[in-house]
Parts: sequence; structure tokens; C-alpha cells
Amino acid sequence: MKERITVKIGSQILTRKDGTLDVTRMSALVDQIAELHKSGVEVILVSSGAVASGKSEIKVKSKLDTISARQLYSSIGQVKLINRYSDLFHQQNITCGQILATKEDFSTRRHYLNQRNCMSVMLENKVIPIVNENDAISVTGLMFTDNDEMSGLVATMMGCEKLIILSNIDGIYNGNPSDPKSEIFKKIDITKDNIEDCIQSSKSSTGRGGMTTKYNIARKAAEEGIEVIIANGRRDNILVDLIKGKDVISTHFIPSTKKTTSIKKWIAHSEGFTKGEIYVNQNAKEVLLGDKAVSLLPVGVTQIIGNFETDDVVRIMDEKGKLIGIGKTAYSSEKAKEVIGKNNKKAIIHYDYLYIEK
Ligand SMILES: Nc1ncnc2c1ncn2[C@@H]1O[C@H](COP(=O)(O)OP(=O)(O)O)[C@@H](O)[C@H]1O
Ligand SMILES: N[C@@H](CCC(=O)OP(=O)(O)O)C(=O)O
Repeated sequence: MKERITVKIGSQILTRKDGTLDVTRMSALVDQIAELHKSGVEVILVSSGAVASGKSEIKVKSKLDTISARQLYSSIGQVKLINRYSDLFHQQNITCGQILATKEDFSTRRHYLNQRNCMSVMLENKVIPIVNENDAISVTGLMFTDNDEMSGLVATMMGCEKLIILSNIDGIYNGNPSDPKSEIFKKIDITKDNIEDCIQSSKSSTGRGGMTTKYNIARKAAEEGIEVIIANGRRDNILVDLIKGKDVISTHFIPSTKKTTSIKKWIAHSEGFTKGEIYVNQNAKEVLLGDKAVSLLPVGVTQIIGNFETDDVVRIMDEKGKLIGIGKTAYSSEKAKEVIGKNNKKAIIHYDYLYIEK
């Protein structure tokens, strides 16, 4: 089978200090993606840079609020960005296509599958999908934390073996990156290492979520069996070197070897889209957290919160209100309330649609 990877490029790499597109860097990255593509690697590109490149294009007369500014700049900048990509890939005899997604597009299974189908048909036809958040319409609560979050969702959705997050830094440092004593973590084993405290709240001038989202998303993707690499997009030939397995400076997250179905992967990433909560008793909690794959039965349920429909994703909470899992419910909230605590009723969440946070 062909190797399939998602590459995420941050705003900082694509824009110069004055806010204009750094075409030299873009071109170098496109050349590397083209080389990988021609050698048979399927690449999905998640690219930021719309807002940053739109800013340098227009002078606004009156001061804009944050949302309007993001909408205006991204709508202008995305055109510039994708046109430039299209030209650069065209010079390599490669066709690329654009997908602009919102967080909502990952929240319903139908939208999720539509997106997956679109990217699959592009890859089958040797077209490189270039994905960005649809900044013009996704505002405030509907927004992704940043494109790092979206790149994790895309890599999972498309069953990628690797997710390479390119930023303006060589990887995750064990202290302040500007402190010369700080060193890069070369490998992170998510089952043992917790390096959250090493991450500073600082981020690049144009970046949105900083290293924190990169770290959180990298852990989640690695748990689902994807090898995640955080590396510096400004280093020459970085992508090709990483894929060839060269020892280049970067942080690798060791992927879990556990097998997960694609619906479970979708559920695992759906915490932000849940429509309600199902509270379970201590006994049900112990069974769900045990080694066996079990369904959640009405007999172990103590309370239903929120209004949801059949097939919505809901949170599963223990008696103390701690989140223990997420699942796709087989009942609406109304029907679920009727069967609380009852025996011999069909499962509220079948184990094929259940993700337990362990
Ligand atoms: N421990 C750390 N190691 C590396 N970078 C860190 C760390 N803590 C915070 N950062 C910051 O994270 C930034 C990268 O995130 P971000 O600005 O969102 O980049 P991008 O625009 O590429 O997504 C780095 O430039 C750095 O300032
Ligand atoms: N969708 C936005 C991306 C914002 C974002 O996530 O930026 P970054 O943290 O640099 O990847 C844009 O294209 O400007």
C-alpha cells in the first residue's frame, strides 16, 4: 500500500515579516511535496497563511473588530494563497485542489464522510488536496483552535501513517526555546512522557494555538497509530529528509500499535461537538474502563442531560461528573430517559461506537 501523509504548514513559514507571502519558501516546500508525490507518497496538505497574506493586500479605512478583520483578510488572502500553490504545483505538472472546512464539517458523520470521499477521490486521481479552515464563515465558537487541530482530524480521517507539522521551530524544547540550555525532545512516548509543563504560552506573531495545540493534537493522533513529527519548515529539504528517515532535528511522537476502527477515531475527535451527557453508576464505570470491549446498557445509567437525537455524539460521565468517554447514542435523550436504570433494554451506546478515555 502507498504511504499516505498529512503535512501541515503554519502561517509563520509562509509569510515574511512584512506580511507578504514568502514565495521562495512556498516554492521550496512545493518542490519537496512534488518529489514525494512523484515517488508515490500520497500527500494531503493543510496550509495556513490566508489571514497573514490577506493583511498585506488591503488598507482598511476604519478600525475593524477581530472577527470582521479575520473574515476580510482570509477571504482576500486565501485566493492569493491557493493561486500561488496552483501555479507552483502546475510548474511540477501536478494538479492541486482546494478544500475549505469548518469545525461543523467534522461534527456530523455525513459531512465527515463527504469530506473523506472528496479527499479520497482527489488522491485517487493524483490531485493534491490543499485544506484550510474556512475562516470567512467559521467564527468564535465554530472555529478550530487552529489548523494544527484540523490537521490531526484530517490525518485521522484519511488514515494517514504520518502527520508532519511544520513550524518556525525545530521541535519541542524541554524549556524556553530562546534559552540556549534548552534541548529538543527527539522522541516522545505518549504512554510514559508528559511534557506539558515544558511548553510556554508564547507563539509566533501570526500563529494561533502555539505549541500547546501541536502537543495535544500530536498526542491524540499518536494514540490512534499515527506517527507525528514536529519540525522546522524553514530547514532545507526537511520533508524529503524526514520521509527518507534521515536523522534531522525534530520531535517524533511514537505511534501506538493499538488498532482502532475509523468510526472510533471519529468519535474520539468529537468531544467538542457533543450534544449531551449520560451519567453512569460506579459499576458501569468499572466495566467500561475494564479490558473487555463492552456496550453501555441502560441499567448502568443514572441521568441524562441535554437534548440529543439518535446517532448524536454524547459524553459519558461518572458519578462525580468526570468525563470517561464519548459515544454515538442509539437513543434520543427523550427515549433514553424512559429506560434509565432498566434491565433487558438495547444498549444506549454499542461498543463499536464507544470511545473510552483511558
Ligand atoms: N517548549 C517549546 N518548544 C518549542 N516551541 C515552543 C515551546 N513552547 C512554546 N513554543 C512556541 O510555539 C511556537 C510555534 O507555534 P505557532 O506560533 O502556533 O506556530 P505555527 O504558526 O507554525 O503554527 C514557537 O515559535 C515557540 O515560540
Ligand atoms: N486558517 C488560518 C490559519 C490560522 C492558524 O491556525 O495559523 P497557524 O497557527 O499558523 O497554523 C489562515 O489561513 O490564516
